[in-house]
Amino acid sequence: MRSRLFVALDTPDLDRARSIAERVKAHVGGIKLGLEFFTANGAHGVHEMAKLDLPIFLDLKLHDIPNTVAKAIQALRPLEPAILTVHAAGGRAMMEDAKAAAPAGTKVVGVTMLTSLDSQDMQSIGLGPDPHEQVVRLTQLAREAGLDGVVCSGNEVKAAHKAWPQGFFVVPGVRPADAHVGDQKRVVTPRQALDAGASILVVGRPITQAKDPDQAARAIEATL
Ligand SMILES: O=c1ccn([C@@H]2O[C@H](COP(=O)(O)O)[C@@H](O)[C@H]2O)c(=O)[nH]1
Repeated sequence: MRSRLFVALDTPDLDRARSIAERVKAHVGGIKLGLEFFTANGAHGVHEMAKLDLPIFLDLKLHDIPNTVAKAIQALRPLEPAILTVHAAGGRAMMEDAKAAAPAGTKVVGVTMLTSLDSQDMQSIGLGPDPHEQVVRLTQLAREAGLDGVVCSGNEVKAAHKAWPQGFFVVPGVRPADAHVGDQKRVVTPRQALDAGASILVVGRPITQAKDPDQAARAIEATL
């Protein structure tokens, strides 16, 4: 079975992304390419990374009117990502159209509440203060819209899993106990995330900014 650890390669530098992916390849189940990589390297960069023969998680967090999101996903179809993200806050119709536009083999998952937000941030954008409530509400909406799963923090994944027992749960904001947290606010350890019901874990900087990314990925994988 492939590792449930996905490494987030957040860099605009294709050679650096390729070099880190080659070094950690034995310890990860896939690579996540996000906005930083995609805006710099586009489809060409994704095709280059696909040569490493690891599942590709294209984390573009699409969020727009349904027609625009569907057309964007149609344009991404040739890339055949294993996983693709949209923002669940885009609403039910947007998620339905996103799923319909995606290739059959692509899991489309809805981002619920970014792991960089806490209760205070939520209130400042007009939401209730409880991340659990918001995550469960958007998880139910994503399920009704026919998505494959959601992205949430390890703090809420148990509640989200309860709301959607067959769902696919992506958990970023994951930190080994001694790691720098940075801009993440709702953080758990890799083991806690898996025990709470994560399907896959996303870890970026604790691996990519380590002196030895291979050793860092291996150490995380050993705790899973
Ligand atoms: O709620 C979310 C959704 C996506 N992300 C992405 O995951 C990685 C995390 O990187 P770290 O360096 O491990 O913090 C990054 O690519 C985010 O865009 C997230 O963190 N939270």
